[in-house]
Amino acid sequence: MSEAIFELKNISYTYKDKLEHTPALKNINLKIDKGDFVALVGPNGSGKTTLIKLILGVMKLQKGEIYIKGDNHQKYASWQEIGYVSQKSNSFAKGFPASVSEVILSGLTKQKGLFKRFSRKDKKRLEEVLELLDIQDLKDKNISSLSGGQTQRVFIARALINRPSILVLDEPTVGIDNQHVKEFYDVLLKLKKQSVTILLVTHDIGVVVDHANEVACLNGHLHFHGTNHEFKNLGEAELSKIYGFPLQLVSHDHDRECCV
Ligand SMILES: Nc1ncnc2c1ncn2[C@@H]1O[C@H](COP(=O)(O)OP(=O)(O)OP(=O)(O)O)[C@@H](O)[C@H]1O
Repeated sequence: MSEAIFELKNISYTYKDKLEHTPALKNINLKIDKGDFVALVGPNGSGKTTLIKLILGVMKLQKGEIYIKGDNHQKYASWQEIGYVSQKSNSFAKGFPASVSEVILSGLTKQKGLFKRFSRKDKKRLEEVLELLDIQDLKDKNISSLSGGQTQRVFIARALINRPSILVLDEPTVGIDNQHVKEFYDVLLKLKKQSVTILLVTHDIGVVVDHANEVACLNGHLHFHGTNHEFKNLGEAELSKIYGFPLQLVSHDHDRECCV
């Protein structure tokens, strides 16, 4: 039987700022099993980042329940097994006085504690992730001197250094050039083969169809959750309804499709 990694039950969330109450999520039920590669898609403002932040406990739940590997997420204690790349990694890096290697190694502090020295094994793992993300030449540079795409690859390396069994990625390839995007998805597919569970927020429908095995479409509500093949068969009318504006599916290279 499949093991549930994330189980979301009746999640609703409303931002209560001074001016208005914006319901961002309404009654979301979603189950993600071990080894799944789930793409979370939806238009701007559809609640994707809000959902990720609730799952990771960055924001407090208002309504509903979240379970991680069967534990209520308030009691879940193994956060070090979850690698996370946020949408905002790039802006965090600006003006941060640390080298690329130091930033990547800081991904181990959840596991080792703040003041532990890094072992030879840790440094070997550092070399492995530098190579995986093709950033060996950047290792001694100051993080704030890098381009947006390079910085993003450093933060992906940081998320991977722990060998996480769960990866949560919020638009991780924004600003990364096509060649490195392709290499990044090759890395994800390798991890998927090792049964790493992946939850990826993306606007790239081509990636969804090519790489993810499941797709969840959000627009306040969860409008669709199914396999990538079922997603492909949704058709333009259904997709336009989910996105709230007209969409057309266009085929590329015979086996690839994307939305425009
Ligand atoms: N801190 C906040 N205060 C008030 N409203 C917020 C806040 N953060 C997000 N929202 C609102 O909640 C809704 C969902 O936002 P969220 O960032 O989760 O969407 P998203 O799907 O991740 O969008 P995008 O694709 O643009 O990143 C939007 O209407 C947004 O304006």
